[in-house]
Amino acid sequence: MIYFTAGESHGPQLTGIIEGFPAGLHLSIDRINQKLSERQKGYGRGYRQKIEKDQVKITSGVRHGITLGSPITLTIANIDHKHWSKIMNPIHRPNPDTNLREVKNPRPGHADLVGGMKYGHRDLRNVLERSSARETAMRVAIGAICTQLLNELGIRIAGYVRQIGSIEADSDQLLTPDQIERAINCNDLRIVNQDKVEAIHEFIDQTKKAGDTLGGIVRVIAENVPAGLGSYTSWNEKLDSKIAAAVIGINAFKGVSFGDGFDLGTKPGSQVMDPIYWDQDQGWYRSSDHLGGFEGGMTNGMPLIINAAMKPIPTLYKPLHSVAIDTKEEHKASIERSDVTAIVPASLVIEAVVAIELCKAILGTFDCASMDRLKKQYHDYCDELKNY
Ligand SMILES: Cc1cc2nc3c(=O)[nH]c(=O)nc-3n(C[C@H](O)[C@H](O)[C@H](O)COP(=O)(O)O)c2cc1C
Ligand SMILES: C=C(O[C@@H]1CC(C(=O)O)=C[C@@H](OP(=O)(O)O)[C@H]1O)C(=O)O
Repeated sequence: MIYFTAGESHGPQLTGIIEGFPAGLHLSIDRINQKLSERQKGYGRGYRQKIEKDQVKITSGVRHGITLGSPITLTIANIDHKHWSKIMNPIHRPNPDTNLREVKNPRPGHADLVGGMKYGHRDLRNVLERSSARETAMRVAIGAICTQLLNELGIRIAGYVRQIGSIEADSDQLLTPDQIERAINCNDLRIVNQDKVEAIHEFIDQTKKAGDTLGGIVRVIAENVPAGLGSYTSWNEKLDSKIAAAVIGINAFKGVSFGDGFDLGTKPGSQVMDPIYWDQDQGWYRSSDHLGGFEGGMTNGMPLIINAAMKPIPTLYKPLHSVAIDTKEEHKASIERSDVTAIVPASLVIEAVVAIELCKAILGTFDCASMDRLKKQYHDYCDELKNY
């Protein structure tokens, strides 16, 4: 399976194409739209989310709600485009007196300056329109389709917030089935510990008042993933490395770790390796999950635990020092309408990209032309592992 996304933030629409997806999956459009709606939520988002009402439209690869095995094309309209139809017209250049809302003062932390330097753009809007995380709406839609395939195989996956700036939203290590259940069923605010919500909102309000922004830490867990996805045989077959690349491919993500993460480097081996057990009912299992479900770049049958750090939003309403690209004069960075924090939507985006990578790994392991054959091969494989 491969996929592409295209589209500018204030252009007419986002487009996604998935190729190599099996025939025969009953697709729920409501479930895709539910994820899109959740991605728009979260305290601290900017005015744009009041304008948009993200809904997916499918124009190929699905018939009567069932996938055909042919390329699936998805689109999501940018409702805001109506306010930008001249500025962002793909074909026609507007009258010379139109205000093109050119961006000339690059924002530290955004793609503006380096994107302009690399592609030779003199209006940095040409950079920010595509570097904008508006694109993550499409990755969430594609992830929602992949999640439906994973669910069909019995795999469950959820992203949620662990930290917002200096405030800890959740500190559990998620080792017990109860804790995993709680995270997977956490409400659409993606903050498992609801007692913290008020303090978090207050903190976001204060940060906004100060013209500043916040990042945070999110976690994805995936449950009921069989052992043996990915491979130790070549570095580029390791599934943990593919997931790491997909996570760092999300706008503003700067760190990724598995299981106990960077703490692993501070502990002796006896506290880190997950002891091996076997019993008739469960087959092979571990008594702990410090390594987050990966050994040798392969899933080991334990829940996957993937942590990731998002830097604060780069656009500051109290802007930092910058330099105008034409005059080279000192200038405050441009201010574009912006979120104060996007950590809640980011937890949906990371869930989506992990679902996509898991789906790719499964489709790369089994025959993926038809769902029925995939399910049969998959369940046979799981039985074989149990009896190994
Ligand atoms: C869901 C989401 C929403 C974001 N919203 C904004 C925003 O409103 N303003 C902004 O400057 N950056 C925002 N960002 C971050 C920028 O898109 C990102 O920092 C920028 O593209 C530069 O890429 P890099 O941080 O990966 O280097 C957002 C990121 C995500 C994941
Ligand atoms: C549009 C979305 O996020 C945008 C991501 C973003 C950025 O620079 O990354 C900047 C803002 O764009 P705008 O200036 O149009 O408000 C966010 O709103 C979205 O998540 O749907």
